[in-house]
Amino acid sequence: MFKVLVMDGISDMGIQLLYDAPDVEVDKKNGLSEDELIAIIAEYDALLVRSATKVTERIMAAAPKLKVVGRAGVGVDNINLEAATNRGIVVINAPDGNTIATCELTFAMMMSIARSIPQAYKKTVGGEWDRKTFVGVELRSKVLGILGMGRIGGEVAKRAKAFGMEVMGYDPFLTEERAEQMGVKLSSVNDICAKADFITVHTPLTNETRHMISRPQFEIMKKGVRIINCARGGIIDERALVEAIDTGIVAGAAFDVFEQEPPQADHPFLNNPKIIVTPHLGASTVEAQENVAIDVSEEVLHILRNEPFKNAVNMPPVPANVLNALQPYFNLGEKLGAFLGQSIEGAVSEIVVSFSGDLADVDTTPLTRYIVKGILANQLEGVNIVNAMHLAKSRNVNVVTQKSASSKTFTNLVSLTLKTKNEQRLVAGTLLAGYGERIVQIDQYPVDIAPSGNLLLISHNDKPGIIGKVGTLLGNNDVNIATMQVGRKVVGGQAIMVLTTDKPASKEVLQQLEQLPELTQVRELSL
Ligand SMILES: NC(=O)C1=CN([C@@H]2O[C@H](COP(=O)(O)OP(=O)(O)OC[C@H]3O[C@@H](n4cnc5c(N)ncnc54)[C@H](O)[C@@H]3O)[C@@H](O)[C@H]2O)C=CC1
Ligand SMILES: O=C(O)CCC(=O)C(=O)O
Repeated sequence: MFKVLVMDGISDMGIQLLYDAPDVEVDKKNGLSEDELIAIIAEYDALLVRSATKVTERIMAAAPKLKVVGRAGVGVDNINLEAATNRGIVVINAPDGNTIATCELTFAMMMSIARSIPQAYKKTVGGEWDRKTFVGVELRSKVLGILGMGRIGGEVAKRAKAFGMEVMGYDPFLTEERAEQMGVKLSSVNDICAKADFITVHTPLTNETRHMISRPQFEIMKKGVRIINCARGGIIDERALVEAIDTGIVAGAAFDVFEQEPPQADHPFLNNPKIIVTPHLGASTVEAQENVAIDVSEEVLHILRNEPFKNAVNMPPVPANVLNALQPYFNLGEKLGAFLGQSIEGAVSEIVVSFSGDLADVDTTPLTRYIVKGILANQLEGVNIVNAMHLAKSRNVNVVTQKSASSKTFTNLVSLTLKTKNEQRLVAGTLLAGYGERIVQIDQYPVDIAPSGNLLLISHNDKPGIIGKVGTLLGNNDVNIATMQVGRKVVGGQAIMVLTTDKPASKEVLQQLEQLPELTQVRELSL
């Protein structure tokens, strides 16, 4: 049974999937401090949060069972990604579910500051009928500058066009062609600052975007510009904004997010009549909260059940076509890795992974993660596909990938060579139509073995009677042989024997086997 802890008031409707899962037990909690969370987190396999809970390294260190942190939303700046990656914890988000909600709030904010709706409301309900103070501006024909043209920025641009606005966009990943398709003028930050009547930011908060709008940018802005931040506190320098309002450059600002949330009672935005604020409500619609909770619950279930998933933030994304092509090979890759990892002794210095046939045409990086995981799992605890490459690198294991378009004998072949200081071994496998996963080569010997269960990998000198001796020894010790394969290159030379057995052989049985003079090496593997 997997235990999932759901924090921050994530929508119950959205996590119904988790409540309904027979293998999952859900606990809901709110407003726990870091220490309170540390006190209970050890028993959980998954943690679901919005933006309120800060998932720190201390929390992860106290969570030996934690496999996944799910963020019901986009921004993961409340989760220590590096610590998660190092510990093999998958961090997933729900990138699509709250796009429209946040875009619509941005528009609501833009119209509110164009027409001073919150200020006018306040006066009117206070008994004043003031029609002179609140003369606003139209959006039509105004220039909107958008910094960050991703999902939300793109939707804001679409709606701005419908309002008759001219849209300028800046995003390091926005191409001229895409901008043209969207009817957006691809511009620099300075261009936007100099020409826009409204500026809205839709980037993540990164070292690059922190204070990307600060005093130098305000200084070149058009007088009367209006500023909106429904992305992250800190993208716009709060102090510089207040100065720019005081000097008359900025006519109004709307902020849903703050450098520190919640802001202190004396925060300068809270009593400034030209600034309107909301308490991080961008994603707070019934629809968005349901969407993100459903998305994140689906992914959490995939991860807990060891099924392929798509929205990991601390792993490169895998496009659907690549995932479809590779998915059938994940298990084979991991098994081949486990086979080699267990059949070699000593520290691994190099892993050479070769893909031939159809696999040579796809980005095989995700499959390499499964292979490396399989290899390292024999030596390291807690290795998974998130931290496998990181662990290999941190242990100076060189992972080399090779590809060749044709495979002599199989449509697809995955071949691994593992090197230690003293040894080098190879295993190759394929997916055979009608037969499934097969190991087809061990070192220089062709074989045909299903990679599962208990295996005995024996190197020996090819002499009459060896097979009988091994069979008798195992039989005498009540170890039933299910299958046997022998591989040799020349009669009387070095050979290998691979046996699958119904139960593992005990240490004593392995020692007895090692004492047979014809056997040069005996390894027991569990796949
Ligand atoms: N107020 C709220 O409740 C919500 C806030 N957000 C915030 O909005 C942000 C944007 O969300 P999405 O559009 O879904 O993300 P996205 O990933 O689709 O778009 C972000 C865009 O920012 C661009 N970008 C990155 N660095 C940049 C830079 N230095 N200059 C200009 N552009 C840069 C990226 O290329 C990308 O196109 C999120 O990172 C999150 O922080 C998201 C949802 C709700
Ligand atoms: O969960 C929330 O309400 C915040 C949403 C947000 O900021 C995000 O998705 O990045």
